[in-house]
Amino acid sequence: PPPADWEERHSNSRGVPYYFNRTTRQSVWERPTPSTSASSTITIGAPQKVRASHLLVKHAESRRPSSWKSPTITRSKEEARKIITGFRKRIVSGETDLPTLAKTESDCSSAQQGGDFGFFGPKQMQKAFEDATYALQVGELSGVVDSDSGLHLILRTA
Ligand SMILES: N=C(N)NCCC[C@H](NC(=O)[C@@H]1CCC/C1=C\[C@H](COP(=O)(O)O)NC(=O)[C@@H](N)Cc1ccccc1)C(N)=O
Repeated sequence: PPPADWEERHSNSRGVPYYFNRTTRQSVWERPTPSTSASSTITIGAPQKVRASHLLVKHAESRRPSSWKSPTITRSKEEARKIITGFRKRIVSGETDLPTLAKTESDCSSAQQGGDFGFFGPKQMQKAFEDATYALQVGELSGVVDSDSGLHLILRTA
């Protein structure tokens, strides 16, 4: 069997096995040996980096209850949930879209770019945010995602 934390997977496109490392999220064609290290392997087209836009509604329990919109954010988490659920309904109904709403409503400094904060890879964002984004298809809008920063709506864009 391949060394620890490597798992054998099957590449449908090529009809051959490949190997995925759960820790580094590297994918390689050749069967890894104990000497296989992250630097010595080339990564096949696994989605290492993703891009997303988000709308953040902070609340009193946020790790930093302050934003460009308001120096001190005092709304309760439940109040924030009502607000962000309302935003999600308006996006899903087609009345508006996430980038437009994020510009005026997001408590994140990425608001001025319509919530876009570019590409990111594993281990860069808070776990809840990373897992939610990686679970989305490109173009898909998340449900309400709860992180230490507050409540998010995430739109995966690449
Ligand atoms: N471009 C990056 N890689 N920046 C570092 C990400 C750090 C990362 N951030 C998060 O996981 C959450 C989820 C999305 C936004 C975010 C937090 C906060 C808001 O929450 P607060 O920290 O007040 O609690 N916004 C940011 O970080 C901003 N730089 C996002 C951004 C803004 C403008 C341009 C580009 C990116 C973390 N490990 O904490």
